[in-house]
Amino acid sequence: MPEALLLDDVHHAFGGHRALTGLSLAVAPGEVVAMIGLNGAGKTTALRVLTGRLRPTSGTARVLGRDPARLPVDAARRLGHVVGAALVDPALTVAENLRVAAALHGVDRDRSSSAAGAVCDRLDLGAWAHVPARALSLGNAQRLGVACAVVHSPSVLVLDEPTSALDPRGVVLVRELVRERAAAGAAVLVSSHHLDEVARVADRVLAVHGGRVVGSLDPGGAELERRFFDLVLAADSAGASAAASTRDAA
Ligand SMILES: Nc1ncnc2c1ncn2[C@@H]1O[C@H](COP(=O)(O)OP(=O)(O)OP(=O)(O)O)[C@@H](O)[C@H]1O
Repeated sequence: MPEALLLDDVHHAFGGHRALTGLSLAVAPGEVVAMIGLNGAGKTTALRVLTGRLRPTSGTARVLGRDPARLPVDAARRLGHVVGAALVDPALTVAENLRVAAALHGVDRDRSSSAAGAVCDRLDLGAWAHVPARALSLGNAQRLGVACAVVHSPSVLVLDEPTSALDPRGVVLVRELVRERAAAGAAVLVSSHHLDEVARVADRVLAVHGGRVVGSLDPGGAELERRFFDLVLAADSAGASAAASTRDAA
């Protein structure tokens, strides 16, 4: 099956700083892929490229086969994401935000209330349904961001550290939601620092280091943390050897 999300040899520099250095990945429909990496590895930058927020210096990005910076409406309606600030209006209540998110993604008026109610219950936000988003705790605000990203049952889902502020119950709910979307055929790309969580939710884990994918890890195998650090150290020593060869040749 063709990939729903694709980054191919993507480079991006912020001024003189190379944040992405040839990052490539692909996510197929029905698959959950997780990116793990140290702070500053380039995960968020890669997700910003995929959500059309950032045009890379070079390389190819595709969402459902289209350029994410010029996503046609029909493709945009099939995408859900939380990268950076969630698409939430602080003045609107939780229920209102969910209905607006559903409507913006093409869910018709009749179905938007039931879709909003269902995802509200799913993420245990029912008690806050009539509370303005600005009054939510950090964790409940994060739940709302995720809820707004999935209310329209997207076929592509991109989530940047979706459980960073969640309590253990919230982590389980988001995990179940992600697996459910994938079971329904969605392609899911998620970044996380929680290796235990990644091991539970992902079909494949990509180690991102120095702005590129340096290896793939089987989430089911033992010692995910050690295998991740082995990949990082191997990438660092390969980089140091290459730099030394270049110096010697000069
Ligand atoms: N707008 C920006 N301007 C300048 N540099 C940036 C900008 N955004 C990111 N960077 C730099 O690009 C590199 C990659 O950042 P990015 O946020 O993608 O990392 P990350 O893997 O998501 O890190 P973290 O795990 O800390 O969230 C970092 O060195 C960061 O400082």
